[in-house]
Amino acid sequence: MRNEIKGLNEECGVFGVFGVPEANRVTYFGLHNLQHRGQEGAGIVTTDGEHLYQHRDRGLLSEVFADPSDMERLVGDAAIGHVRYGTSGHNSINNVQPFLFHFHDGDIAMAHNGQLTNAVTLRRKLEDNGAVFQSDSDTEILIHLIRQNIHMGFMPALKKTLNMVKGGFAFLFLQKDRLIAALDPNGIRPLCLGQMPNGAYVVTSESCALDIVGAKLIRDVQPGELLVIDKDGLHEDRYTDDTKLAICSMEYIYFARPDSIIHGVTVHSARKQMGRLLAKEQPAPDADMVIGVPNSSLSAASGYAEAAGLPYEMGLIKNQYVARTFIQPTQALREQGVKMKLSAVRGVVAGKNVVVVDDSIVRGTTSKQIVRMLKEAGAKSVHMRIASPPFRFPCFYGIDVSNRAELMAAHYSVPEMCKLMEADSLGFLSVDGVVKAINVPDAGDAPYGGLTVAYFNGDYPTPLYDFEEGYLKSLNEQEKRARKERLSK
Ligand SMILES: O=P(O)(O)OC[C@H]1O[C@H](OP(=O)(O)OP(=O)(O)O)[C@H](O)[C@@H]1O
Ligand SMILES: NC(=O)CC[C@H](N)C(=O)O
Ligand SMILES: [Mg+2]
Repeated sequence: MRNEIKGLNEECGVFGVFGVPEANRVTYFGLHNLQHRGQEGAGIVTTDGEHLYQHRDRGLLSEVFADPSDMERLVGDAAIGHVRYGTSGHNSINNVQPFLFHFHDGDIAMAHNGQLTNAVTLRRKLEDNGAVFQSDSDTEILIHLIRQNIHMGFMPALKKTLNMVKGGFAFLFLQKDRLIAALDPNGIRPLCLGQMPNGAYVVTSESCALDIVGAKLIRDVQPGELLVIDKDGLHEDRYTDDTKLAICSMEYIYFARPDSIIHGVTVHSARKQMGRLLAKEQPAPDADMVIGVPNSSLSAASGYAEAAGLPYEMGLIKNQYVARTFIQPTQALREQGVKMKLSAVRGVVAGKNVVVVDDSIVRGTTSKQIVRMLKEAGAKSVHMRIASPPFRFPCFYGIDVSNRAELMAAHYSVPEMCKLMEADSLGFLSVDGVVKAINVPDAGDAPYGGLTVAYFNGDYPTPLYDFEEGYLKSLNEQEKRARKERLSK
């Protein structure tokens, strides 16, 4: 497991299509619109109905497929693809997906977005029974469990396996004659189904990947669902009925692209509404203008400005040539990283009282630098407003924030954070505000309006299995008591 948080990093993106000529290129375009979800590695596996063909490597999609011959080898009319930001396992080619496995009774490829919370225990057992793993990522466990139960037949073995693994997962599998998709029982990670004009089905992490390939959004894959797509079309099945929607609220807050629609909610509109509610909950009475922090907070900032009746200005600009994951090993380099990314627009902010709206604070590096930058550019006062609650607890479901040590809000109160970042004031949106702003229509009676908000209040929608012990150790006495009380309910 990683022990350093590199700011708020992405997770992974998956894309699968069945029944379209040049499925390799369609998948490439889909992954192109999912690149924001992972930049460590990328890959595609295709099938021509007989064999499976794979190309994967570390780096951005365009780097991985820089040589056209690597793309040309991927023949066939069905494919799955993956962009990776690892949560477990190293950044090595062995962990880059899709994985491809060869068996006497047929090859299989798989791609995963999410993280399994009982992977360590399962892997230990499998290894003790003779399994030899090729990677050190949690994802590979699936295939070993399927093979252990293959005497039941593939689909029963897959269903059994999906009931054994815990945590957050959106899986795609490709065999020579079908594409399979499965989502965890809480639907923590997003996954949607679309259809291309020729009738080919697409399953992918975000609907923005459907738009780029001209596919129409049909619906979201539901918690516990198992979809099989083959030459006869779409077969809808389930591997469990024990489900309750708890989609990751950080998808709406930060990860997903603003043009994606998740469970009927356009991400931009949810963010804008978070900004509006933030303006009501945390006004900044003496402010002259609102500015956003490109890219992810611009929607929320425009909502804040609208609700507060303040002008929305461009006080910060972003150098678009800096990758989202500007990973540096030391704090000094990380701060330099923010400077390479963002610059203040002096002519806009000089002599003004400024409200800065960002979507989240993880380590606090960005906020600290922004306050300093704006003050150096002559801002009279800087009021930080964050369109989500303080990020106090780790994520074990696929966001690379599984260690509490560097979460600023885990160690400091809001007034202390304000002082540390030398802001004139600091205010966060409440959990209730997040739930109201997103307002997932198909949440039913699921807690928190069908969202996972554990990062803010420690209320995880599932047991934490292998992570429980370490997590408990990271809590203070009061938090430990609250955790124990929750678990005993
Ligand atoms: O508190 P920190 O550890 O600095 O992390 C939080 C910052 O990171 C994210 O933006 P990111 O820099 O990833 O860029 P983006 O908004 O352009 O995606 C997020 O939107 C915050 O601005
Ligand atoms: N961020 C993710 O969804 C990662 C998928 C998988 N857990 C990996 O580490 O590769
Ligand atoms: Mg940001």
